[in-house]
Amino acid sequence: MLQWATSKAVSRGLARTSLYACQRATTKPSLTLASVSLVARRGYAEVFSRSKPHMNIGTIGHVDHGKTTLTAAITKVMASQGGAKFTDYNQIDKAPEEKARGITINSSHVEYETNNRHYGHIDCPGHADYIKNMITGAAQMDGAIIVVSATDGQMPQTREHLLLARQVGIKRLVVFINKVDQISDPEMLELVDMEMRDLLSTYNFDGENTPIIMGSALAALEGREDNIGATKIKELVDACDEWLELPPRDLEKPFLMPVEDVFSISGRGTVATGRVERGVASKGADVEVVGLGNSFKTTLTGIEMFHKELERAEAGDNMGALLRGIKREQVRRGQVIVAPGSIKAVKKFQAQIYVLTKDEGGRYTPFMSNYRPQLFLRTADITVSLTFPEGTPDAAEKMVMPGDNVEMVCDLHFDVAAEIGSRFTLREGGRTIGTGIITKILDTV
Ligand SMILES: Nc1nc2c(ncn2[C@@H]2O[C@H](COP(=O)(O)OP(=O)(O)OP(=O)(O)O)[C@@H](O)[C@H]2O)c(=O)[nH]1
Ligand SMILES: [Mg+2]
Repeated sequence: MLQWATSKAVSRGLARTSLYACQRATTKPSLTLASVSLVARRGYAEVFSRSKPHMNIGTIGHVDHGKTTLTAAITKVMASQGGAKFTDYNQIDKAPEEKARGITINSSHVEYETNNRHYGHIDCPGHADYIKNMITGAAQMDGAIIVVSATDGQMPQTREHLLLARQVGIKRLVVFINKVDQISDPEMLELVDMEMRDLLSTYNFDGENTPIIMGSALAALEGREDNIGATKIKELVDACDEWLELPPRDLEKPFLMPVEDVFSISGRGTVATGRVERGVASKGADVEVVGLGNSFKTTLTGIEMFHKELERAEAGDNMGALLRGIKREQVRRGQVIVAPGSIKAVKKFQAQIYVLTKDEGGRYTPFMSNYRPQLFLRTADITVSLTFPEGTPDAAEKMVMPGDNVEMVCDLHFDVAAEIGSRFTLREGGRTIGTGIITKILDTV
């Protein structure tokens, strides 16, 4: 009986193609697909190795400071050591368009390998693409290289990308001070170094210990002046290996399964189905059901997947969870089943939001404080009221335009399991109008 219910649930779940499922399909896999096609196109497969831990990083920083040149230079220098296929500037800059949750993002992925790691590296052609990419997580970065030109020093987008990096949960960065071929005064370089350390600290990064490498991406790309070119690229890559930390793998995180559907099976009890987002759970484990005004503890008395009963479910599995002594009405789509105490239900939080333009399928007109769209987070779908954070000047008259990147307070009509870094989309009248990431929890249940 349980088997029947679960297989039906799995197929129903697929047919429904929940928004969450769409998100899953367009986030991580988009990187995978891009990587796969890169492998095919560039014949890089020979050096690809699963034996090294993988990390996603990228170049960020102000327009024209040399992000794309640096990306090309890294592939060139790593290619000389057999750890990459050289990808020329033009191949990177004519980035393919990617459809991520209705938002078109231009980004290029390259890959390279050091002695210790395999890196997926993302470079975007424009400022707007960085913003969208970082907020939607279309290609999640676990760490980043911030590029700053020695000729300009820090500029507005240097700061904006640093702030966004912080908001999306990037914990460590490596700095590349570029275009040093244009600077003859060493004091000038020292100044940029000091300013960058200050700025990193301002945004809560470790300004004191963050590695700062000074060099010329162009020199490295053109194969000249090794002392500021290739040598510095090698130093930069070593700094990434040493300073940037590998994120915990999904399996190491506490168990979480968003509830997609619920069934009642006579003689056995209530079964909730969904796809395990992270962690592992074993039959007999204590779990907590969280969200939608009804959080409680129970026991996982059975686990099933594809007609089979299992002892253990893990991240990526589509599972049916049999819950002890629970009535069908107690569990609803939108709740999550988690390792006890690992996530809280929240009613109010602050978030960084990107508002889609009309070309991206978003609104044609601006909105103001107290705007009430639907918020989709995992399988939950809840009405939300958006206001500006306390202390925002002229909040009553302030308008948010399509294309804007804003920080807002989200007040939910029901509580939902969420944490800093949780991503969501905003929809109105059946279309996505914005996408966001939680930066601060204001009110838990
Ligand atoms: N002199 C000098 N020029 C450089 C260096 N690195 C990059 N450039 C030049 O700076 C310009 C901008 O470089 P890009 O790599 O396109 O910069 P970007 O940060 O990717 O620019 P956007 O993607 O438009 O934000 C190009 O003309 C590069 O040739 C360098 O080390 N020295
Ligand atoms: Mg560029």
